[in-house]
Amino acid sequence: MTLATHDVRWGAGGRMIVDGITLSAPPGRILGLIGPNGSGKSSLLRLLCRLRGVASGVVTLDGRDIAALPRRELARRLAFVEQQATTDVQLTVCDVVRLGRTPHRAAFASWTEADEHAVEAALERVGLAERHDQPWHTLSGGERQRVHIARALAQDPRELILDEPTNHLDIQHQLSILGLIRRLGLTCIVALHDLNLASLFCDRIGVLHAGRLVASGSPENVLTPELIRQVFGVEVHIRDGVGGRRHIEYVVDVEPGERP
Ligand SMILES: Nc1ncnc2c1ncn2[C@@H]1O[C@H](COP(=O)(O)OP(=O)(O)OP(=O)(O)O)[C@@H](O)[C@H]1O
Repeated sequence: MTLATHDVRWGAGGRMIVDGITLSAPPGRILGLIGPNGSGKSSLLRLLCRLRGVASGVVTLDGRDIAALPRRELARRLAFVEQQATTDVQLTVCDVVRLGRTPHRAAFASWTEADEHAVEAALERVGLAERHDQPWHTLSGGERQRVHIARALAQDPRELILDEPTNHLDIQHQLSILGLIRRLGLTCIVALHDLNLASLFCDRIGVLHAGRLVASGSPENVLTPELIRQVFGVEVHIRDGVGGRRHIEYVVDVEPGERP
């Protein structure tokens, strides 16, 4: 296992927010984290990439405690796309993506062709190559999200952590970004709200509820009507969907012809 947590805890404001979580990301696969608002998904992701230190337990990368890894080494391995990442408004699209190259460049080293290629390829992959010189502050919310994903790709990581990467994206871009992430073959941990996208794109799913991991396994085994009722308080029917993946249908009380 590349990235793993072992009985990790973190609290704030006198409350336990990540409460004894043990999980591991299967190499080259996508681990989805689902759970209601406030269940601790973002907090756990921040612990996984050492933006926060654990109160107890340990996060490991290839079996080594990430707290002991040099910052640069960690940044070369692991990229994080935050939910609401802010960026200096003076920058252009390519300036933002270039930031992803920082861990690979020696201090005062000049910009290389390999750096430029990584930036161009990353922009191409998220479909924004033609926006290269557009000022950051003029981008739409979905375009900003895609640029942040390009920045993470330019970092050339082996582990990619994404917090709600489909936020702000229209359905075409939700599907294309998750499809791209799948094709990359990186070890990914991704927080998602949409259970059908989690079912379609994730190899494994971990379910958080009030800071605890209440289920984990394949989407087929985890996404059951009982679990969804218990964790999200919603009734669902589960049907066979695309490629043998499960499709979740929400049971809502709407009469035919009535507007919800
Ligand atoms: N620094 C902090 N101080 C106090 N409470 C915090 C802090 N950070 C997070 N929390 C609380 O911890 C809980 C979990 O937050 P977190 O953002 O991890 O949840 P989440 O599962 O990602 O939620 P969402 O789906 O709404 O994005 C929330 O109730 C939040 O208010």
